Amino acid sequence: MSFLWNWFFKALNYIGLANKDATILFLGLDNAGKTTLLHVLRDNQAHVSEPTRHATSEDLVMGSVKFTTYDLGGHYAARRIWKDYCHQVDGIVFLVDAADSDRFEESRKELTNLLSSQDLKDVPFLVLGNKVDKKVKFIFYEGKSKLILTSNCLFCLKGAVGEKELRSSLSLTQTTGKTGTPEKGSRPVELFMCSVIKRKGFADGFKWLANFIE
Ligand SMILES: Nc1nc2c(ncn2[C@@H]2O[C@H](COP(=O)(O)OP(=O)(O)OP(=O)(O)O)[C@@H](O)[C@H]2O)c(=O)[nH]1
Ligand SMILES: [Mg+2]
Repeated sequence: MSFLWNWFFKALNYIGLANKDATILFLGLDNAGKTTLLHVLRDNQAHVSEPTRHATSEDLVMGSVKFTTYDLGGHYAARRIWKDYCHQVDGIVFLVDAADSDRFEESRKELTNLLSSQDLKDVPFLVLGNKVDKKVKFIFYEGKSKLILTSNCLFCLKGAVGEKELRSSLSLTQTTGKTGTPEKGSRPVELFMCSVIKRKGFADGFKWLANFIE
């Protein structure tokens, strides 16, 4: 147990949230990687987990550190309760599966709704374009049982899009900037690309978010 606390404390320091008292919501469509991210932050393990059916809260306190997270399911029915959790939160982490372009429009709509919510009008939004480790894969077939790489593409497994494309698909063209401070009166919003499974990219996002949490 103490190992977990130590790891978590180090992780909090690393992501810049140590000595802060923060309530953070993890939102995004189903399959975006919210629960995986929480597990990686909590115990550095990317457990395989079932889709989240009920809201789960991890309330972790150590010394002066209080870090409360709510992992809300992302499937369609679960999204209806997101608004019940939007009072008095300090930050939103909104995950998007950057390799699932068929669902960018659905993500954009949900994100736009949240950004226009009155309860969240001053709340910073960290948008994470997750799964950048997924590369485009072409699978080809020749003969009866041979799968080879030729120019006759049979399947094309989609890979993650780049930051520019994701920004435009999510209508996130006017954001705060990764180092800058937001203009007075405007709420901080920024997109960071990451791979939760490969532990890449999200720490920079959390450090950015921590700048806007008292
Ligand atoms: N390739 C890749 N897969 C990932 C990554 N992060 C999460 N996944 C996978 O994405 C799938 C969904 O992850 P979850 O964390 O359960 O997604 P969720 O957002 O909690 O989904 P709901 O609970 O249904 O809302 C799992 O199979 C994860 O292993 C990543 O960085 N790269
Ligand atoms: Mg989940």
